[in-house]
Amino acid sequence: MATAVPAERDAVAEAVHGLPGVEVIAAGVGPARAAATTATALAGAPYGLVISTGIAGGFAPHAPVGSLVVADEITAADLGAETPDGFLPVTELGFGTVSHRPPEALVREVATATGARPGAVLTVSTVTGTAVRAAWLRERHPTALAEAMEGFGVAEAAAAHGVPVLEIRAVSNPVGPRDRAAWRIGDALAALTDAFGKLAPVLESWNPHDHQ
Ligand SMILES: O=C(O)c1cccc(C(=O)CC[C@H]2O[C@@H](n3cnc4c(=O)[nH]cnc43)[C@H](O)[C@@H]2O)c1
Repeated sequence: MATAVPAERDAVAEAVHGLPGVEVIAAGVGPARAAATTATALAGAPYGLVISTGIAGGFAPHAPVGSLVVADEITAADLGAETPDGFLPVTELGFGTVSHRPPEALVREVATATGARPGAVLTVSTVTGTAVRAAWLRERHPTALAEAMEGFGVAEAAAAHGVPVLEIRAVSNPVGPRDRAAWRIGDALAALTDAFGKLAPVLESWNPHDHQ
């Protein structure tokens, strides 16, 4: 499992400590650092699943503060080009990819075990700070529940190593006008610990070969 910062890593590790074959790393903030750290970890050991996790901004009213989301789609929302006619994703410029899809059955199992809402989780390099930007993102991605800064990077690293990926987020703040003092980080970290406690049986029974 790859979080951004040590506080998130510790919240997850508290719940999964001692599970065989499970490692939790603080892979760094932002998609590039998270991708590099995850790729390095995957090069050193034969993992069957990678989970990008941590806190996130939630799109109101779909993902309120304190709620959990599980990505059915991990999408790089700002990877592209701004043009006079609007934003173009890199795929429309003829390059790469902007989205990864976690295994459907596993997304359902996580949602059932934890109560997490399934939906798109956006990866951004700049935290949204205005209502206009939040509305623009939801318009472009109508199923988006949350935004964070690492999922797509972790998913790219996992894909490069042929390993399935999940993204599970606890909502610490609404996506929108910046109000850092209002972020409920403690509550979100507690929700993460609770969720991963409930996930232990799902992770123990996960066999990537059943889902090819
Ligand atoms: O200050 C702390 O104690 C603390 C503890 C845990 C995490 C943090 C972070 O600042 C984590 C940064 C991380 O959080 C994600 N995030 C959270 N809200 C948003 C958002 O509205 N938009 C985008 N990303 C968000 C993101 O993945 C960051 O890497 C601090």
